[in-house]
Formats: sequence, structure tokens, C-alpha cells
Amino acid sequence: MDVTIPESRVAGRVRAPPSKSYTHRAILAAGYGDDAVVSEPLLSADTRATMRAVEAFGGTVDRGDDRLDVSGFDGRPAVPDDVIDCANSGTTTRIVTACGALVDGLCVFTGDESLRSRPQGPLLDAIGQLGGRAESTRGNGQAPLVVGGPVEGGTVSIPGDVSSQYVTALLMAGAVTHGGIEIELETELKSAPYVDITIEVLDDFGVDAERTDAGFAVPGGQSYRPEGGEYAVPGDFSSMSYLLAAGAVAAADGDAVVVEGARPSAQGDSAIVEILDSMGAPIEWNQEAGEITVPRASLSGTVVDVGDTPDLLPTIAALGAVADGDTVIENCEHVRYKETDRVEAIAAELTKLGASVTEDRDRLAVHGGESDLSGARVDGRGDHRIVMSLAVAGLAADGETTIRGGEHVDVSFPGFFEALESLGVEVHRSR
Ligand SMILES: O=C(O)C1=C[C@@H](OP(=O)(O)O)[C@@H](O)[C@H](O)C1
Ligand SMILES: C=C(OP(=O)(O)O)C(=O)O
Repeated sequence: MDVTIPESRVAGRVRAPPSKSYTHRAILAAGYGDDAVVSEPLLSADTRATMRAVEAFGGTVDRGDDRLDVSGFDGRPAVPDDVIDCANSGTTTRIVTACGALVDGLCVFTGDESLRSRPQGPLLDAIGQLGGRAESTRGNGQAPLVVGGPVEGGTVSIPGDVSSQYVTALLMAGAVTHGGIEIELETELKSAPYVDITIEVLDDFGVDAERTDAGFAVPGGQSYRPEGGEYAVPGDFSSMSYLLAAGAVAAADGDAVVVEGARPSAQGDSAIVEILDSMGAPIEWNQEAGEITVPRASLSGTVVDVGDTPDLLPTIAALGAVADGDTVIENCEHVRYKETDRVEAIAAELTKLGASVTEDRDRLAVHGGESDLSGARVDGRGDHRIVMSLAVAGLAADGETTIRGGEHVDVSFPGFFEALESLGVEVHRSR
């Protein structure tokens, strides 16, 4: 689907969707337990992949509008009847692969073309160190994967600079092993706040896991159960970043965008508030009310290290294209291992809108203010975050911006274009 965004002014209140990261973890945590309700879940293509996996392992997930009733497999996943399709979701692939290592038999995991190009080698290696079987069918460390166990726990050594999701996956599975899992990190951990999210969710399900000097550890023999049998998902700050950025680049004179559902949590991506502040936006976060208000501002460039916040890179780059001066995004090599190589993708697509960028392996500089952005035809690269970031840039570009592949927002923020419409943007969709 092509989506056309005209240069626009926006204003109004909009609610952030529920967190994708928390929803994935809550669904699988409930799967590892017996019965639990996940309330206010994100219902999106990626979280549906995790629901399918829980069902393949012997659980059931009854999908309501704003709740999921999960009947889990009680720490003992069954051999799936079929291959598990993780679609476009890296999180699903990693967390269910570690669950597959608990199975007394074999499981096969695959996904779409993007997913089948993403790195899984360190996780396969870790499962091997635990005595499980874990192979890439093509021998290239990418899905399709064949995984089996049952592993009973132990110590693993893994790199920390490819994906934090390997740590998340091992901690979640380790809690129901006999002996628990100790994780030694070979290199500094990137995307570290996502492991904080994991530890927070585990804690809410009554499971202990902790940071250690060497990395992380989770004792075995634990049971997953949220207090009162119910777990509520908080709002998603990565998704909010597009709405807040829209306000900062395009709010109507004297008006603002107000984003609801912004309660503090372990999400590193709440750094978007400080980043917008550092660019000169008079942004205000009422943490008690869970509301962030942002009017339009003349933005200026900033320097951001995205080691902890990879998913913000496309948003920051779009903001940088509208701002005056240079916006420098550092420590971003791991952002190349996502649905697309997002450093290359956003650099190339913003260039089509007239932005000037300098791309290095671990750094992206956007030279704002050199010329005004002008609408053009751009490619969302089949990547939800590239699509949404280009839509933000489109709000501030002269004329119209047409984004190819608008339907991919379904991965994390299915109502994204409706949210823009509610803020006053005339979104045009064509097939
Ligand atoms: O665990 C998670 O929920 C996520 C971790 C991050 O990935 P990496 O740890 O691979 O950087 C992030 O980019 C992804 O969108 C969600
Ligand atoms: C990279 C992302 O997710 P995943 O790793 O789950 O595909 C994302 O949502 O930006």
C-alpha cells in the first residue's frame, strides 16, 4: 500500500499503543506459567507471532479486544505439530528459540525474508553450550532454525553487541530449567534497557533474575504467575516517538500534540523526551498523568548515542533532517541488524526528500537546514519504523510524500495512520 502524506499541521490528543516489547514478554511469560490474563496487550503482526508460538508449544491464547486469556504449558513446552512462523519478529524468534531448547524433541523456526537474514548465531551457540541442539539449516547463523533439548541449565558465554534479545530469551527460558542459567557477556551489552524490561516483567510474574558481575543469572525451578493472575501492558515509547516528533515538527501555531499512555517504565526509548528537549522542543512530561505535551519548535541538531535505544534511530534521523545544524547519531552499528539495515535505509530515503547525510558504519550524521525537505516518492523498505519516520519527515516536507509499503506499520503500531488522521493529517492510501 502506498501512503501519501501532505505537508501538514497537527494538533490534538492521541493515545500511544501498548508496548510491543512488554506484550511479547507477557505472552510468553504467561505461556511458561499456567493461567494468566494479559490486559491491554498490543495486538499486532509481531505479537501475534508470539501468540502462535505459545499455542504451538501447547498453550492456548484467547484473544479479546483488550485482553488475552492465556493458558500456559506450565514450564514444559510440547514438541510443536508444525514449523513455527515468526513472520517479521526478531523478538519472537529469539524468545521462542530459547523455549525450543526446553522441548524434548525438535522444533523448526522460520519467518519472512527479512527475519531470515537476521543474526541468530550467538543464541544457537549458547544453546549448544547448554547441551541442546541448535542449527541454522543453511549453516549461516540465520533462520530457518532447528532447535531441541531439553536443556537443564548451565553457564553460557555470548557477545553482547549483536542483540540483547539473546539474553532476554535465555533468562526467560532459564527460570524453568532445573539448574538455572548464568550468562557471561563477552562484550559490552547493547540495547541494555530491553533486558531491564525483561527483568521487570519476570519480577511481575514472580520470577527472579539478576545482573551479575559477568552478565546475568536466573535461578532454575521457578514458576511464572503474575500477582492476581493478571498483567497490564504499559504504553510504547518507541511508537510514541513518532507522535512526539510529529508534534515537534508540525504542531499548529499555539497548539500541541498531547500523547497519553506515557507512564514511566523500564523503556530506554523514553529518552525521546530528553532528545526532543535537547533539540529545543519545549516538551513537558506529566509522569503522574502519563501525558506528554509537545508544541512545534525550531529544532536544532544534537548528538545522541543510540547504544541503548536503537529503535529511536530512524525517528532521530527524521528530526535531524528538519532541524538546523548537524544531528549526529553515534554507536549505531547494531541498528543495521534490524528488519532492514536501518542506518543505510533511513539515510538513503531521507536523501530522496532532500536531506544531506553522512553515513559511517557506527555513526550517522544528518546535516539539517541546508535545504528545505521536499516531498518525493520514498520506500519504507518493508520496515515499520522506516515507514513511520518517513511519515514524520513528510509532515514537514513541501508538497506530498508518498511512502511505499505503508501496511508494514501493522508490525508494531497498526493504528499509526489513523492516529495521524486524528491529529488532522489528510492521509491518502492507495493499493
Ligand atoms: O527485546 C526487545 O523487545 C527488543 C530489543 C531490541 O533489539 P536488540 O536487542 O536486538 O537491539 C529492539 O531493537 C527491538 O525492537 C525490541
Ligand atoms: C527491531 C524491532 O523488533 P524485532 O527485533 O522484534 O523484530 C523493532 O521493533 O524495531
